[in-house]
Amino acid sequence: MLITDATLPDGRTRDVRIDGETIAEVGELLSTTADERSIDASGKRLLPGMIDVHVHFRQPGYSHKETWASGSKSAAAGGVTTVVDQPNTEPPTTDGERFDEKAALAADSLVDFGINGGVTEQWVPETLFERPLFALGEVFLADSTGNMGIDADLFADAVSRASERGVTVTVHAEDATQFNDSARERDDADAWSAYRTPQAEIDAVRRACTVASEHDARIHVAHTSTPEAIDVADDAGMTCEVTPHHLFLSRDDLPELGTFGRMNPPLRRETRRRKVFERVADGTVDVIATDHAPHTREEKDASIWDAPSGVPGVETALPLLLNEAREGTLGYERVRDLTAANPAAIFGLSNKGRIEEGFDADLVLVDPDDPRPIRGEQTHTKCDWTPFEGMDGVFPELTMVRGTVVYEDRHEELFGEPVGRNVRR
Ligand SMILES: NC(=O)N[C@@H](CC(=O)O)C(=O)O
Ligand SMILES: [Zn+2]
Ligand SMILES: [Zn+2]
Repeated sequence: MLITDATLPDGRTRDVRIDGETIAEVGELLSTTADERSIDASGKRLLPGMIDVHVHFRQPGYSHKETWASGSKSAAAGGVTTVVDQPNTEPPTTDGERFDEKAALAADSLVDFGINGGVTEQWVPETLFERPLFALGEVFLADSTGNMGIDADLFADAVSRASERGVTVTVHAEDATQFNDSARERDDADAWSAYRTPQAEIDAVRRACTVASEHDARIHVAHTSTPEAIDVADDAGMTCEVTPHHLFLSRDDLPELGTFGRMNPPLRRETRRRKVFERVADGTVDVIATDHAPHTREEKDASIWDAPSGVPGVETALPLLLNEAREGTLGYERVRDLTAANPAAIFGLSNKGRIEEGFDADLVLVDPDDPRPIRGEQTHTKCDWTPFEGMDGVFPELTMVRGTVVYEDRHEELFGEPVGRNVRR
């Protein structure tokens, strides 16, 4: 296949030849061979597919919320070509056999995937580390969906074992002893933000970084929601990710979102959100990852104390970021780094994340000047709602995983075969 006249993230206009699963050539005035499909990309942007290092595809155990089939369709339609699944499924992914069970289910995936190993009192590190793990994590320092919170000793033990094997530990950093119990008396949606305080995150990130340094280990801090926590991780030489909801939404949105805006860590004040955005724009934040955490409408439609935590996001992250690029608030190279080049570098995916000869042909083609409003009902996750309803997104026209078109939006939407495979095989 030949994609002609595509504008790359750095602004160059180039032709890109794909041979089998890889990018064979990036050049000028390349000519097609007789039997080769050719796509005219003049006026369009070509980006490396997003590597979303934080999703919850819910299988096994909660396939009414999501499956590998539905989640990966949603990913493909949003320009995500690699996902990393988190361990809070049922059963949780805490030993070798459970890893194998999840890996077998992931054969339904349209996009490439990694599978993280979970840490609980019941985990079996010996068998887990024998498997082709993506990373350890997300390791829960406080309870979230799945109630997998662990204590300080087990965390230190996990960090030390991971360090011995050169495995990164992804951390959900909140300290439950710092939650504000007086918020428990309220029943409005903002009470969740008042309860799980910024300080609970900041302190937990600081402690996790200290433990990592003591063990000469590297942690990656999941879903940082405060500028302070981002700075703590950065100062400690660790990496961190920010979710689209903490980047684009704040407590000001909760009157409208209600319990559909409940997640961990929770939405923060608008002043903090702005400072998070600055750190995303200036490169202090390494990665945008979605923490795609689908729950059904019926489940979310409960009191703020009973509703489950989490929002979907895998389909809308890159479109929202590309809309920022369209408006000039983020550059295309920054978007590429946050969504593809940096996650590839941090997690050692040496053949992904860039449009260069020899790299996997994981590609996304978009018309950069054609935004459309995000509609939950049009997304492909089993969770047919979105916290970003009505916001503009620049959606892919075509998504390719190692040379196979897995999503194409022409006259109608077409999905490809489940070609996804474990990136750590
Ligand atoms: N973020 C959330 O609020 N929920 C996640 C779990 C998690 O990432 O903590 C989920 O799996 O539902
Ligand atoms: Zn989490
Ligand atoms: Zn998560």
